[in-house]
Amino acid sequence: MIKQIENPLLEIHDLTVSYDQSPVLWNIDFSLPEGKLIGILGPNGAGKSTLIKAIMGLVEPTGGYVKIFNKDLDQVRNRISYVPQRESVDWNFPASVLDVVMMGTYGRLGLFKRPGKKEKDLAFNCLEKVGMTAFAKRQISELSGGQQQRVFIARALAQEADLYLMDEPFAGVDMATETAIFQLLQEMTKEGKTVIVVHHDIHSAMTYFEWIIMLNLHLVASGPKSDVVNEDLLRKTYGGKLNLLSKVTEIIRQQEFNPLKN
Ligand SMILES: Nc1ncnc2c1ncn2[C@@H]1O[C@H](COP(=O)(O)OP(=O)(O)OP(=O)(O)O)[C@@H](O)[C@H]1O
Repeated sequence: MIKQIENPLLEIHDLTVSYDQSPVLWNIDFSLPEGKLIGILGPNGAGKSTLIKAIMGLVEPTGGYVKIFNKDLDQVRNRISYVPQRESVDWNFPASVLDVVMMGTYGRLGLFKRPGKKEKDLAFNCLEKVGMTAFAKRQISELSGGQQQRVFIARALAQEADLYLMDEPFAGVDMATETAIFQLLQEMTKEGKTVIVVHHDIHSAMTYFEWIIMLNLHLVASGPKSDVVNEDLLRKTYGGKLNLLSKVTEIIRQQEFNPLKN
């Protein structure tokens, strides 16, 4: 099930990405609407991070193209914010928490302008949103994994982008913080921002995402949650991982009776 969109925010056409000449994403074709909280789901090695990297221009496709806001990436890079996977970041880089979040504001400052009070206030505001104000002066190397992740989310927020791409932003983040940040992301989408999140926990995925992309090297589905979350498509995405499927079936059943569902 692949729902195409008129005037999409993001359009991916026939995208193939290979590492060492072996394709890991095959002929991916989908478009996404603006202002939604969108989840990318799939098993380990499904190509989720590769898809995000291809959108960000960090890996070169062997075929196909990506258009964002109907433009090439280079024309809209300053409207996009990217939170990479935790492991790909050098957390020993000597910088305070506040410095890291301030870096998020640099893109809008221009080449020769130094960050001032406005940028500092914005950085503190973003730290507050992720509950990390008290750690502003700490070195990032001295934080726990979950705290570092929260700082990185604050840095992304400080970019004040229109499109956010987050690769497993909740890895190592506790449940209460995950809930608070998901609610924050929901609020951002109400302001017209689009947030795309690679996510592993199927339960919170069902709760928070409005739109779901299911990936397993090929695109299995892309559409509103209510259209794509069914046992058949989940089986195609995750294969015969029956424990997971029975858990998901249970979640779907609960959602059918959940008056709060989207
Ligand atoms: N730089 C690389 N060089 C070679 N192969 C790679 C590289 N990066 C990823 N791969 C391979 O590409 C495939 C897709 O990897 P990717 O990281 O995109 O998957 P993923 O869905 O994000 O996985 P996970 O859920 O485990 O993070 C995997 O088989 C992986 O081993």
